[in-house]
Amino acid sequence: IDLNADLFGQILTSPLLNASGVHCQTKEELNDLAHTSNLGAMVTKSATLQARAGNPNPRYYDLKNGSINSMGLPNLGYDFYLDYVLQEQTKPTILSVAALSAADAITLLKDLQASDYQGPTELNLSCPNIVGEPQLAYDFEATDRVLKEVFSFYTKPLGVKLPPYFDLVHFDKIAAVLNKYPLTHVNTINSVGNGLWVDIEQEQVVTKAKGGFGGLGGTMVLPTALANVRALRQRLHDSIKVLGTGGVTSGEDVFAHILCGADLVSVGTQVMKEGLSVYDRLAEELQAIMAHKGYQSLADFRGKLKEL
Ligand SMILES: CC(C)(C)CCc1c(C(=O)O)[nH]c(=O)[nH]c1=O
Repeated sequence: IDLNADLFGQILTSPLLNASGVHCQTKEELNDLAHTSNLGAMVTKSATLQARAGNPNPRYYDLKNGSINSMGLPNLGYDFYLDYVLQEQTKPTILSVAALSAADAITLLKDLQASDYQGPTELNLSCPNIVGEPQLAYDFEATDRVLKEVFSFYTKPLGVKLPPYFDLVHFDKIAAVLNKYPLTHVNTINSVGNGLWVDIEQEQVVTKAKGGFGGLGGTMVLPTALANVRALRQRLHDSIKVLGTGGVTSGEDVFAHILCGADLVSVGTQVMKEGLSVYDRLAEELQAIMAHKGYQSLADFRGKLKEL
């Protein structure tokens, strides 16, 4: 049995990645990922043009059934991560980039186009749009405009990180936009936006920024993640790979993501709960499931979810 997967031409011995944002901000964290067995590839924390301290603590809170965060895009800045992927990377790495405006995204990607980096990049579309408008990925016309401008000059491998959608027409609309562009992949889902947790004993929220509103992750978002992986796989051109993110805590969850069509699967909240050894456990559990079912490779069952 093999867990081999393909990352844009690079053969990985495991389909598992870290979810951007988790254990991937500092050089130490990135080096930890490089040395983590059964982590097939790694993703950097979304980088912005300038380094950012992010929101005040508490900005991440562990819940029984997942997590809530309002990190505020803390990162060491685009130059640091570009240097890392050019000079330091030892394991296949996806450079994640973000911007607090469409203009900044264009500036950053123009610099990246001019750089020596030829590897995969992922544009985080959960970025805020113009004030008073929904986040970029929830504004289909704005997303189309940004991607049209990006692909007027960007010729290197580029994918996008998407927030979850909750309406079948929204799946149709975002897929119609994405299918117009030569994307390497979509990574779905980002955290479920603007959840809220209440500490009953203290009668207060648990994270500081945004009045306690924050992105949800972990097992509670698994059904939403599976739906988005499945819906986008059904709608996107085969040339666009689907990276499944969201709600993975077990080998069964990895199996479910792949059954829904995921080429690779990322793990975020469960790394925060269990540590990087989670990748060995997930790989072992996935192999056991495949052995029990008689599957030799991920391709034997990828995308083969049956309907009733
Ligand atoms: C939410 C943004 C701050 C606009 C982007 C960074 C980000 C964050 C974050 O840095 O707060 N948290 C997430 O769960 N997903 C994200 O994409």
